[in-house]
Amino acid sequence: MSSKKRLQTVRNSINEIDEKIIELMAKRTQLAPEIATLKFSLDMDIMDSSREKDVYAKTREISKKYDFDSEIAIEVMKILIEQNKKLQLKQLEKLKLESKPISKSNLKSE
Ligand SMILES: C=C(O[C@@H]1C=C(C(=O)O)C=C[C@H]1O)C(=O)O
Repeated sequence: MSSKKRLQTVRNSINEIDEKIIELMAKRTQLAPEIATLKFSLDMDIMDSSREKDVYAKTREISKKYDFDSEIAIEVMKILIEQNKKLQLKQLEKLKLESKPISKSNLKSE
């Protein structure tokens, strides 16, 4: 195979892997609203430092397993975790609004 053809083949592999990475990041992020709803029902804070420490520890463990730079993996997880918390806060605001009693002034006169 020519080097040019091989380069395209490898790039196609990267394209396929990139799509899988984004798919998994999307799936992880899509769980944020349910987490927020569950925490709301359990009266838990959005921020859970203990859980984050576990996630980072697991990130280092898995990075070692795949001989991948754990600091890079940690940076990626930091971004995903911060985004997750932002989406949870958004969901929490929605839940708080929905759980507010409707005041008489909000009720339209018949
Ligand atoms: C997803 C959660 O909420 C937050 C986000 C986390 C994450 O994205 O991994 C971990 C802990 C929390 O600060 C959770 O509590 O499990």
